[in-house]
Amino acid sequence: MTFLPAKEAEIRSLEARIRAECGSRIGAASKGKATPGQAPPTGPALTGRLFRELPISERTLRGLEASKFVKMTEIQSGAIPLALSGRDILGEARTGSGKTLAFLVPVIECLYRQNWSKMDGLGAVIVSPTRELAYQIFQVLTNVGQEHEISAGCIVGGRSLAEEQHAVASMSVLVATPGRLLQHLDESPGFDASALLALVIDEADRILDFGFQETMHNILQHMPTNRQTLLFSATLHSSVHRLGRAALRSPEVVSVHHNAKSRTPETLKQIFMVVPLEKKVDTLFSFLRSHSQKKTIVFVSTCKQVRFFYEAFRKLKPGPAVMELHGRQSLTKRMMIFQQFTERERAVALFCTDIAARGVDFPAVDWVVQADCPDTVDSYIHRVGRTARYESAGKSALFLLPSEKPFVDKLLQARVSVRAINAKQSKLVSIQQKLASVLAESSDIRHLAQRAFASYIRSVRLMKDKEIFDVQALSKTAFAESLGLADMPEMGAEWEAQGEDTEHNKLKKRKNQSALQRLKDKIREKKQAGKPEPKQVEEEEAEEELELSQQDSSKRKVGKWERRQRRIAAASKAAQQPAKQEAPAEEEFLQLVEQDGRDGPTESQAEVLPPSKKRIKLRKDGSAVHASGQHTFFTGKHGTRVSSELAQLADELQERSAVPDEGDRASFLKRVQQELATRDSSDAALSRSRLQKRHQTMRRKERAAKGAQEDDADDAGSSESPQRPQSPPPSPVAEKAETKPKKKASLPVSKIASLDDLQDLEKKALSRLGGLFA
Ligand SMILES: Nc1ncnc2c1ncn2[C@@H]1O[C@H](COP(=O)(O)OP(=O)(O)OP(=O)(O)O)[C@@H](O)[C@H]1O
Repeated sequence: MTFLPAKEAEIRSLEARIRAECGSRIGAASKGKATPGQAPPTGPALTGRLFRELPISERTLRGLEASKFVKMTEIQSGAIPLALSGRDILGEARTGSGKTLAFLVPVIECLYRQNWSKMDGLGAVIVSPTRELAYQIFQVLTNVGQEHEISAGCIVGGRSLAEEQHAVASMSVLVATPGRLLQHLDESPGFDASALLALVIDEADRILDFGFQETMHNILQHMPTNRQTLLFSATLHSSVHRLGRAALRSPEVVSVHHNAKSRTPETLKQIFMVVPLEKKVDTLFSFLRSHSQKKTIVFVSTCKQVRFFYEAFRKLKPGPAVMELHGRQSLTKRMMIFQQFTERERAVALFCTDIAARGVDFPAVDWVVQADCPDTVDSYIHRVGRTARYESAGKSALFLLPSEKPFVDKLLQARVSVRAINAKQSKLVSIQQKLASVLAESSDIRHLAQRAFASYIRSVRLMKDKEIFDVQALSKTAFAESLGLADMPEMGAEWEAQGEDTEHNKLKKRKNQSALQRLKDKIREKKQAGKPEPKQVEEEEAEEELELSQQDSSKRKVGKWERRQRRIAAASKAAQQPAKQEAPAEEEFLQLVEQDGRDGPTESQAEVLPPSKKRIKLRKDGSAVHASGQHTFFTGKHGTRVSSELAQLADELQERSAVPDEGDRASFLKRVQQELATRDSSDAALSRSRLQKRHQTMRRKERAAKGAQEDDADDAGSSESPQRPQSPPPSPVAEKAETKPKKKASLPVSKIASLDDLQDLEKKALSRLGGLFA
């Protein structure tokens, strides 16, 4: 009798269980096209509710338990057993329902059962629409897979391609954004996906919304056709189905909330307020002040609005603690804010664009406020999905302009129920005068206000749904004043679109365009030497630089406008604003409108705000919002809450830059070096790629042989003889050679020779924040 090492024995027993409990493998079982609601095959693993009941390895179980994942959510218990058996999955479930584990567990298990090592090349790819989400998936992967010997990395745009190129060649699992992944597939020597076992497309609807359709189709061209593909989405609209048709083979459709009464979680309380544009800033500030102890996310339409609200609100005292997150920030900054907001338990408002709308898992968010109407119902659903995640409660507030009220009908038609609420007039704080004085004192913030104004108007003009978004209905002058501006800013492009272009505007536009072009060229030069960046990133960076350079130059100008603003500021101070008022309590701010959601308050109601006797008890409606113990993100191995590695590094980097001490810096960088241990010398990469090729050829042969064997077995319909070793699991790939030695990653730590080395190292460490940890 042959002695099987424990791992081999475990793998064989898992394979047997999968075969017996989860149905047969892809191709043999579901030849017909799966349809929503189709009953999946039954078996013990398919009916269990606990992770422990699944045919998965002890290592994965320990990783799950260390992260406090014991009971499966619906999408997990629906999708994991089918995915374990090698089937393609088209998964649809509400936001916050646990889709991440629904694909990570099968991916980890698939690699484990194949005894995959970095010598086998790229085994699995997870595509995510945004950097934040990619980073977060990577974090969950490293937590749940902590006991496995899998090398995993996270590649997203905005970092040096060359540095990533060394590392990606040795990764077994990559979490990536679509553009960056394709760039590597096209340009990185030694990086190919020809041996890939599994492809995951997460947040497919968002990937398509971002215009990555073409990119995804190109990515698919690089992948072998016999891979397993898992596609997950919160909504399965027609373009997701189209992508599904291109990417999936006879998929099982797992749609757990397809027939649910509501498309949003039952634990989410949703309200809307009709707020005229000129009252929006006041209402938002009053709302945040009265909810200052809550953890809130505020969505607005554009980066420039985020910048303005963040800079202006943090000057207004007493006001809420604020943070900002938008696409114009550098990757490192975005990651840091992402971490900091995640770690804050309460009393903070994060202003952001839709960058944070999908997939991102911030723990214990109390309120999601949509200060600007989202472009579609799907966007609305994704935004509110940042609260009430998993089993926790949450609340959301949507501000609608009177002209945007038809959006409520669209929500109701899409099975999203919202209730009309008014802000209590007496609790509304007017901050217009205070803003005017802030703007008078800071030309930077004044410029931000002007840009926020222009970008908002532009965003409304660009919205597709003209039934909801009507740029002509916007009271522009009053809106400008509400931002603290004395005059309505000039808007070359906007007036041009409306036939109101002036010579002056045209000149200014040409000047700005050439400045933008100059900056783009400058950035392009900086990034030469074989480090092409996606065009979009270049342009964003150029625009950001332009914005900053314009802010700088604005500091020098103190003209008529500014003098006028200062006069207004002086007057406003004299007028004794209610700056020292106590913040009203949360429940005192909101009033239920005594109509059903469909009617909502009229414009005049919203402005006059009639006293309503029935005060909504929002505070009592929701149960505890703090989802303590439910988030893997900051849970240490023994269940203690710890700061993430990234956050610690980022904090230290910040501290170091504030107090530059070379000694400290050296030891810090050395530690970073050890923690992020690099193993990407070019010699090693070369030999690795040679080895990989050899492994891949071997695997191809084995796969062909195994396919023939399995087909024979299937044809004969025979069960395995108990004496013989059991045949490999139903899987799209072949079993590894039994004698294959286990390879461990070695982590050479090179010496730090000089300060130059340190700086180089620091650069590397920064570039690796958010990924590439082996
Ligand atoms: N089985 C589980 N037990 C406990 N908590 C879980 C479980 N599965 C997921 N969670 C938690 O639920 C939250 C939401 O999970 P996840 O981010 O995977 O949802 P999602 O469906 O991908 O959401 P979105 O569509 O917004 O991306 C996370 O905080 C996660 O840690």
